[in-house]
Amino acid sequence: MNFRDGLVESIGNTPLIKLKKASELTGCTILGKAEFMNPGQSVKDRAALGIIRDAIAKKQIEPGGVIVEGTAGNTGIGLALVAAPFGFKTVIVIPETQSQEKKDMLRLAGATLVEVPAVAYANPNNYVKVSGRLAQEIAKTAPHGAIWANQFDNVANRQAHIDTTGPEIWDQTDGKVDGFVSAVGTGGTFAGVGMALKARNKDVKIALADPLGAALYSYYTTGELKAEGSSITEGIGQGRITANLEDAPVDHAFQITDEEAVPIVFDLLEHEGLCLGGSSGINIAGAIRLAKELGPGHTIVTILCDYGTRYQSKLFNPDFLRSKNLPVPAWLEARADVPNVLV
Ligand SMILES: Cc1ncc(COP(=O)(O)O)c(C=O)c1O
Repeated sequence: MNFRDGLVESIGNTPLIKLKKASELTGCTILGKAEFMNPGQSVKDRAALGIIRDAIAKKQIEPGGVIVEGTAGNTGIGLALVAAPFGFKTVIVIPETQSQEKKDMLRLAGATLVEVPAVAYANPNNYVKVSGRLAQEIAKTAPHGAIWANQFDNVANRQAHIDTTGPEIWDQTDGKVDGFVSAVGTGGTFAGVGMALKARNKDVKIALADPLGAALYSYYTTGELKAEGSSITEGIGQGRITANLEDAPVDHAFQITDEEAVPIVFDLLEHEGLCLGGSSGINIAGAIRLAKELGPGHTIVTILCDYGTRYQSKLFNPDFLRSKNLPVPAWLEARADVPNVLV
């Protein structure tokens, strides 16, 4: 018999999928790590499991305990799902601007949701800061312990990628990977995979793909944290150097607009049957840019972060796209008329 022993064992070991058009366009082999195939449908299941295992090992929490986190959604979904078999409860603080689909999934997974206005990190009412204070409050009375997952500055997050995602990519490419490209939310994926690959071959090129509204492209090209513009993508776009990002190897940095990334997401659904969220579009656009810099014949890996059905009300909604002055493909207009066509 061939089976995985429950949810925890089902996280990771995702396939690498060749992205046909991106590969043809560049003469490189561009591979997407299919993180949307994790049980919670995103790359964040790995971080959630890593953070929970670390807290258990440090005896910070026991069954019946509470995990508190501020998240754009995917980490919360991962935490809530992983919490179930361990017997933990989850309290999730989320910016109200995040998609309804993610909020619905969080509630379904058993999380208690606290919605807060989307304000900058410097503001004390920012979702990350609210979640830290809430964790302290809950810990005062929780009989079985309460932890703040603190995905941005808890390096158990990036350790999960050093231990799993990076080695998987190395093994799946037989060590022939030439470049890795990723956007940054917490930086766990970017830094963890980058470190794991560099440890195996220092010549592997690590590239950042940064959306507008994030400050890291500016930081890695000029040394100054400076952000301009905005992006409809969710879960990525960082304004500071988180603990997970410290000492991350960075060989190239690309700034990617929604106008560049969103058509890639649509094209993959129309022609390759891959239904992805917006951050995957930023990543693939970055992979194409790196392929053009390295030249034909190279193998470049990026992350397909989460599944597109999480964004039917936004990225795949013609009215939303028009409100953001983004082009709407005719086929999407037709498909969006049919209820539940993407489910
Ligand atoms: C959809 C999506 N893409 C990418 C990321 C970025 O991953 P990381 O936090 O490892 O930088 C996240 C993080 O929440 C996400 O939700």
